[in-house]
Amino acid sequence: MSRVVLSLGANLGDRAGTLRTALAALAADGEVASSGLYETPPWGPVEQPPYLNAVAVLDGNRDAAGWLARAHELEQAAGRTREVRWGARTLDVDVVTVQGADGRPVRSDDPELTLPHPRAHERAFVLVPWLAVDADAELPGRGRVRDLVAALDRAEVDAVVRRDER
Ligand SMILES: Nc1ncnc2c1ncn2[C@@H]1O[C@H](COP(=O)(O)OP(=O)(O)OP(=O)(O)O)[C@@H](O)[C@H]1O
Ligand SMILES: Nc1nc2c(c(=O)[nH]1)N=C(CO)CN2
Repeated sequence: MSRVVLSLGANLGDRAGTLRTALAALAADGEVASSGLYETPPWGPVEQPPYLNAVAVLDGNRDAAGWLARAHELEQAAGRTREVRWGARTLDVDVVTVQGADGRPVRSDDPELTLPHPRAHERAFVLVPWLAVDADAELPGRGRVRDLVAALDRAEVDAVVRRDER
């Protein structure tokens, strides 16, 4: 048994539909909490459309590699298209952190699966939705998510806006 935090993002096609389909599939996997959808400006060096992002926390019978495989499955099911690193995509699912059955965070330097995710601490589109579902969340090695959010540029945090359920 392990607990995983997944970050989901979409900025091509039916963004909301794609995320809702992925979140519904994850709910069947053992969802603990899911953030709902957030409108977010594109992060990184590539000019591209705005994203919808969400964070899901799950308990399940997978190890870290199993969660990455699940993430890739969901991306494939969404017909993921992506050529450019940090570029536009129909669905991106990142593994933010995994807590093993012993309660300890999984740590890995493997480029195929780096844990905790090496850029999560600087991404408002991950931290803000995560904090919304878990006020006590902690990113191993980086500290409390609420402190990480407080350390971000205010404008970046304010630009991550919960999208109304409709
Ligand atoms: N924690 C992780 N979660 C998801 N993928 C990871 C992780 N660590 C390493 N990877 C590897 O990164 C590869 C590229 O992933 P992807 O194309 O989604 O990167 P990206 O979304 O453009 O960038 P970023 O990783 O900064 O979000 C994947 O094939 C995967 O093996
Ligand atoms: N707002 C936002 N920006 C991004 C995202 C994302 O999910 N949301 N994913 C990226 C892929 O690395 C690059 N930039």
